[in-house]
Amino acid sequence: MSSADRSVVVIGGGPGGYEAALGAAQLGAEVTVVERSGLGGAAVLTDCVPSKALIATADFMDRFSAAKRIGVHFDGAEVPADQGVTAHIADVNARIMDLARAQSRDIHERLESMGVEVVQGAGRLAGPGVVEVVEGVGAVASGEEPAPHGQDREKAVATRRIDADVVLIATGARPRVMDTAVPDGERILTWQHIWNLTELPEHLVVIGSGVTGAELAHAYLGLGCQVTLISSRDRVLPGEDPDAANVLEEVFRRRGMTVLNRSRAGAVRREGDGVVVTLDDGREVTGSHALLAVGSIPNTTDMGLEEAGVRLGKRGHVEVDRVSRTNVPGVYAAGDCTGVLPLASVAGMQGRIAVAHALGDAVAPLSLGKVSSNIFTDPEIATVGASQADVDEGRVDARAVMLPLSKNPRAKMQNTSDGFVKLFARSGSATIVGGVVVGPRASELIFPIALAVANRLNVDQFSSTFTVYPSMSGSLAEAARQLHEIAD
Ligand SMILES: Cc1cc2nc3c(=O)[nH]c(=O)nc-3n(C[C@H](O)[C@H](O)[C@H](O)COP(=O)(O)OP(=O)(O)OC[C@H]3O[C@@H](n4cnc5c(N)ncnc54)[C@H](O)[C@@H]3O)c2cc1C
Ligand SMILES: NC(=O)c1ccc[n+]([C@@H]2O[C@H](COP(=O)([O-])OP(=O)(O)OC[C@H]3O[C@@H](n4cnc5c(N)ncnc54)[C@H](O)[C@@H]3O)[C@@H](O)[C@H]2O)c1
Repeated sequence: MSSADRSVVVIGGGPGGYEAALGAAQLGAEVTVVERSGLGGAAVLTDCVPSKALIATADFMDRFSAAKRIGVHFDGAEVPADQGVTAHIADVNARIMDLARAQSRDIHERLESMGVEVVQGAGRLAGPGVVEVVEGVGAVASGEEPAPHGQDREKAVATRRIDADVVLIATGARPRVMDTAVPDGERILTWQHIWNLTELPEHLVVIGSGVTGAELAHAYLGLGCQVTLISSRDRVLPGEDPDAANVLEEVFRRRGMTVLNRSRAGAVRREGDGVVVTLDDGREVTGSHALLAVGSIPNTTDMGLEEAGVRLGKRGHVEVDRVSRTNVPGVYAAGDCTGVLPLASVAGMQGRIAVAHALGDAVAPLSLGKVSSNIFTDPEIATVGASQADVDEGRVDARAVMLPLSKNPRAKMQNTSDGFVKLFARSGSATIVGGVVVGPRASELIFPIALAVANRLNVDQFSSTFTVYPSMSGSLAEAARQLHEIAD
C-alpha cells in the first residue's frame, strides 16, 4: 500500500500533532487532526508561546531600568527613581493572546493548505483503527477564541467515527494541581489562568522552582511584582546545571525576589484579598496571588487507551519506543503525553518520526543527546548534549572548561556580568559532547555548540573557526582552546 492509500488520524493539534499531520500530508496520506481546544495546542495558546511573550515584555521593561547604569537618563520625563516604567497587564495579556491566536490561525491555514482535515472535538480510540470524535467540544479550532486548556466549553453537537490505518496520540499534558490548593482562576492560579489577569499581582507566590516556576517568577519580578519563589529542593532549577542554577538564584535574590529553598508547599487557601500558602513545616507565606508550577499530568485518561491495550507508564504517560510506536500496532504517540522530554521541539520531532515510520519513509530514531533547550530567564540558560551530572556521575568521560562572561569584552560593553560558557569535551579524542551557556541570548549562542555536538567536532576544529571580535562567541572559542590543553 502506498502512503497515498493510507489514512492517518491525529488526536491533538499541538506541536506533536500538527507537525505529524504536516509530515503525513507531505508523504501523501489522507490526514485528519482532531483538536478539542485550539490548533497549536497548549504550546501555542497557554504555555510556551504566551510565556515567552510575557518574558519578552519583562525583559523590555528591564532595559528601561538598566538604562541609568550605562549613563542613559530620561530627560524631562517624570519617572520614579528606580523603576520608571509600569506594565499594564491587561494590555500585555491582550497582546499576548493576539499573538497566540494569530499563530494558531497560521497553523490552521498551513494544515488546510496541505489538505489536512481539521475536526473540532474530543477524540478517543474506539477500537483498533477507529477514532471516535465528540464534535464541537471546546473552543474554535482555528484559534479564533481559544478557551484555556482544560476549561473547554461543553457544547457537543455530534459523535463521529473515523477509520484510520494509523492513529497518533498527541494529547499533551495539563498543569498538576494539589487537592489542598485548588485553583480558582482568580488568586490561586496555574500558568493557564494567568492570561486572564487584568491587574498585576501585588505579591505573587510561585510554588515550584522547575523551569516553569523559574521563568514565570522571573517574568513577574521584571513586570514589577513582589515575588516569593517556593522551592522544595536545595536550590532553584534542581534538574539543571548546578553552576547555572546558582547564578540564576543569586540574580533572583539580588533583584529582590524572596527565594525559599527546602520549602514544600502543603496547602494554599484564600484569605481576604490574598492567599496563604502553608508549608509542610508549618510556616505560612502570604501573598496577593499564588501560582502553582508543580509539574504536569499527561492527558491520557478517558481516551480508550487502556481498553485498546495501549501500555501506560506509572504516571500515566503513553509508553513509546524511539520511533514513537506504542505496543499496539498502528497506534503511535508523540509529545508531552509520552513524557519522553517535555519540549515543543521534541514533541514535533516525535510526531514527524512517527508518521515517517508508519508510512514507510526513511527515518532516524529519536536521539535526545543532541537536543538543545533554553530557560528564558535573565540571564538565559541554554544547554545541549552531555551535562555536568553526566560527567560527575561517570556516564560520560569528559573534561569541562567554564569561563565567566564577566571577562568577555563584549559582555562588559553590554553591562553583562552574570553568566558563563561551559564546554564538555571527551577525554582523549577531545570531541565536543555538550555545553552550557548562561547569559543574554544564550538560546542563540548555544547553536554553535549544538552544531559541534551533532557533527562530532573536536575542540581544535571548533576553536580554529573565526569568531567576531568583540563577541560573546569569542568565549566559546577560548573555552575550546583551553580544553585542547587539558583534554588528554
Ligand atoms: C509554561 C510553559 C512554558 C513552556 N515553554 C517552552 C519553551 O519555551 N520551549 C519548549 O520547547 N517547550 C516549552 N514548554 C513545553 C511545551 O509547551 C510542550 O512540550 C509542548 O506543548 C508539547 O506539545 P504537545 O503537542 O505534546 O502537547 P500540547 O501542546 O499540550 O497539545 C496537545 C493538544 O491536544 C489537545 N487534546 C488533548 N486531549 C484531546 C482529545 N481527547 N481530543 C482532541 N484534542 C485533545 C489539547 O487541547 C492540546 O491542544 C513549556 C511548557 C510550559 C508549561
Ligand atoms: N523554556 C522551556 O523550554 C520550558 C519552559 C517550561 C517548561 N518546560 C518543560 O516542561 C518541563 C516541566 O517543567 P515544570 O517546571 O513545569 O515541572 P517540573 O516537574 O520540572 O518542576 C516542578 C517543580 O515543582 C516542585 N514541587 C512539586 N510540588 C511542590 C510543592 N508542593 N511545593 C514546592 N515545590 C514543589 C518539584 O520539586 C519540581 O522541582 C521541563 O522539564 C521542560 O522540559 C520547558
